[in-house]
Amino acid sequence: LHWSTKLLSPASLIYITFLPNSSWGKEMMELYNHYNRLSKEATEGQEDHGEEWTRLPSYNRTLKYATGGAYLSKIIQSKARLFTRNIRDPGAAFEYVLFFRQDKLKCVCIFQAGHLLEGPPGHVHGGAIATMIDTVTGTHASLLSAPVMTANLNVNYRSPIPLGSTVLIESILDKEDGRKMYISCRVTSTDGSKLHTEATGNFKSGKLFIIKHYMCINCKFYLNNFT
Ligand SMILES: CCCCCCCCCCCCCC(=O)SCCNC(=O)CCNC(=O)[C@H](O)C(C)(C)COP(=O)(O)OP(=O)(O)OC[C@H]1O[C@@H](n2cnc3c(N)ncnc32)[C@H](O)[C@@H]1OP(=O)(O)O
Repeated sequence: LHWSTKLLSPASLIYITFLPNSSWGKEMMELYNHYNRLSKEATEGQEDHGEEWTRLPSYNRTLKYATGGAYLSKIIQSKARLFTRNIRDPGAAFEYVLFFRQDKLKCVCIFQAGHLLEGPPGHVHGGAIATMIDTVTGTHASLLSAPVMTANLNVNYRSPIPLGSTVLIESILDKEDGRKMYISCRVTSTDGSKLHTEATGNFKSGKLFIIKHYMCINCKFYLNNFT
């Protein structure tokens, strides 16, 4: 069963994809259920608050988690289409789900790499791995501040990722310096025993970007109503 549906909007067809879908393998589902349980426990206010996780539901809605993101998501709602969510054939490319810890200092992504992401025969393309790292660390930085631009990303590829496998992508905040955020990231096998990739990133929050949009909207409002 493909949990994807189409909604008719005045402007265009909008696709909403629900997670999980039928392409998710056993490992992906087990990890998803594990973090979902931790999220559920957190919302139900149970005793152990050591690890409280929250799932980021989907691209459009994740924008709302960033400072100023609720406003930004309204502006781009109908146009935004994140690269990693563009291939709609379940299991063909980027299958992933993101959770962040309540204190936002750590994010975890469960990623299953589909056959369209092939680089070296039978293994995931380095660009696809970097894309996922950018997505996780970029989302993490956006959660901590406002929506960000990646200024710098260093990737060290330690061991190849077999196509079709599920891996964990974990990011942590190393340092915050004004509007700059330094985040590091590790891609490992799901049991953590094998290191596939390590990365560090430098992100700049886009507060000015949001202010520019506010000004644009206000100008348009002024021109439409008072001139
Ligand atoms: C939950 C939230 C969800 C949100 C959903 C979103 C999901 C999206 C997930 C996907 C996410 C995908 C995200 C993407 O893929 S974003 C797409 C890829 N990134 C870009 O295209 C960025 C292009 N570059 C720029 O736009 C500008 O150069 C930026 C904005 C980066 C800086 O231009 P700006 O004019 O603002 O700054 P500045 O030049 O005055 O410099 C200021 C400071 O920064 C330091 N610096 C600058 N550059 C670098 C560098 N390369 N390495 C190290 N440091 C650098 C610089 O030394 C200075 O430091 P200091 O002297 O102050 O100490």
